[in-house]
Amino acid sequence: MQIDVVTIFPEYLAPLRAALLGKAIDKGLISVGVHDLRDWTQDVHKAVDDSPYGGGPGMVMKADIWGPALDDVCTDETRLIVPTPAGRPFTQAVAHEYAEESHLVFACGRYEGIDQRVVDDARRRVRVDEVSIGDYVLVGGEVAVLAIVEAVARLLPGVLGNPKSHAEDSFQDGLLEGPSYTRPLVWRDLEVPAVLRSGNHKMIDRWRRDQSLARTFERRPDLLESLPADAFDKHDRAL
Ligand SMILES: NC(=S)c1ccno1
Repeated sequence: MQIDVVTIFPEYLAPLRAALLGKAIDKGLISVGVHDLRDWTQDVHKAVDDSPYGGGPGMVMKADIWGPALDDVCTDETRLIVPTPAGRPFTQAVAHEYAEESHLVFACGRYEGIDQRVVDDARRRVRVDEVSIGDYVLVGGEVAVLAIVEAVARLLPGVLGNPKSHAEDSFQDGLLEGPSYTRPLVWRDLEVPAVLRSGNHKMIDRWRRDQSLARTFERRPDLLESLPADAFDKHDRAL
């Protein structure tokens, strides 16, 4: 997978080359290009923004800078992703969608955002997603890109040590992951649940499912409501 990021703060994306992602890059599973938007400016001040039409606070990033940058970075295969609080939710399901792509390009907005015509024009040539990683406002899209790239890259074959890890992911079955435990058996008078030491894997699986359902019901009941009826067995329904 080729990932390209266009930003006015390339240094923000340095973590992409660290740890797990760094190993994925070293293995050739991912290629990452980070591009400084200011390289496409023509003026001595390298201006990338201007005042908003219609007035209002803040500045808007210029279409006549972003357009040429995306023209150069995108290809016919590109899926262009624009992190924005006004985007559709970025979810584990969307991460799986992106993991199937050959070329992801991320446009990192700053200030009050990017002139809408950039997205409208790009849609004429490539698939464009305006996505949000949560209902809050960051200073720019760079942090969102780090989160999205990590969520996507870990799904790529060969990136995670154990490919079975994905099966236990939160949201994989539409539910939140339940609690996990490891040695020591007792820590600050807190003991690991006995069922996990029973060796009875049918009971363990049932307990884990119950924990997952209970946690989801308590913290994210909306996820339960969005699951089809056949996602629950008769034991689930008895809870
Ligand atoms: N919530 C998201 S994705 C965002 C991007 C910029 N600010 O917030």
